[in-house]
Amino acid sequence: MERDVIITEVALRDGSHAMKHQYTVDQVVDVAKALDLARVPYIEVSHGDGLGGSSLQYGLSATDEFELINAAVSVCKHAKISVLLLPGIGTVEDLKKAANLGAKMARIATHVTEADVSKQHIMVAKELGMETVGFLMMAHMAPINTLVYQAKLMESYGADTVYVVDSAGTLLPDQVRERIKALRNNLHVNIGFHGHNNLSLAMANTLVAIEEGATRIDGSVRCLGAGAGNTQTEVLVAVLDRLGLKTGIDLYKMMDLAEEIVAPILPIPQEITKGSLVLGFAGVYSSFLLHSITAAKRFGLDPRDILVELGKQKVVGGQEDMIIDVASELAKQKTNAI
Ligand SMILES: CC[C@H](O)CC(=O)C(=O)O
Ligand SMILES: [Mn+2]
Repeated sequence: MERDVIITEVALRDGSHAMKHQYTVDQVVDVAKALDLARVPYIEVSHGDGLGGSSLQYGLSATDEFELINAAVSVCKHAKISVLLLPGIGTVEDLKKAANLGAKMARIATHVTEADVSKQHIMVAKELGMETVGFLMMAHMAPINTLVYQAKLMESYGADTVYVVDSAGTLLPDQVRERIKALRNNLHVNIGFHGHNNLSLAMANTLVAIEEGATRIDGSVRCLGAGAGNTQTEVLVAVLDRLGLKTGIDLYKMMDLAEEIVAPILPIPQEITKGSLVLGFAGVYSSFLLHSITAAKRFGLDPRDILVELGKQKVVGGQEDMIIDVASELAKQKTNAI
């Protein structure tokens, strides 16, 4: 099937953050089966923080992620299952286990300035016969020349695609444009874009990325992703169709599954709340939102104050323990001020 834009559906991975990592096998089966029927080419299934993410620090999964991966693989006739792995959280053994279960794509995610830690995992994934993606998170935190340098490292390790990841949903369209353009001009592999909708810019940013040559795009059905979610897949399919770009995805089937299968499992509707808005405003990792709300309740604070302070401290993925540190420090300051 000819596709101009190749979409990876991330609700069963990025959406795990919004689901507090409580996906069940039945939910994954229902969603994956419907996505497969709609002919979505790639479906990502993992803990929200990637393979091995289930922990007190990131949130314990209700169901072992390998059970979820196995369930998704077993119901997909066409779609390929992707897994996300952050080196240091997930291991080479996890990758092997996922490949043995039938996962066909490995996306190795690092902070935008830390691509060198992806080498081993990209290479092992290639040896396992998997398609490989380098996933540069928090892409707003590095100047363009650094981003290009880091992306070229991933390319040199064998990544088939390198993604610009707007983890905080903070990039503005021109900032996405210059990033994708720079990668397009300097790399020979596919370029991808993963947006978050915290400033209501995920769709605009995605379209700019496509204009500049990105061909691999992430979406989450019904915006089921961290923070305000990602570019909404079913809407993206409609918009790309209007633009004359083929995704190979059945729009009506996507609409139906969004409404009938995904909407009923959402803990709360995926909206741009003040919490998700402040993520984009402060440039903080989208998956920090729910942890910050919990910490705010515990310390009697406004989650926005925690998130803004985390933004000032330029925290990165993997530093979730900083949320408690910051909350406790703000609470002390508040008590001292009284
Ligand atoms: C912690 C992994 C993270 O959720 C990956 C991702 O989707 C992002 O950085 O946006
Ligand atoms: Mn994300």
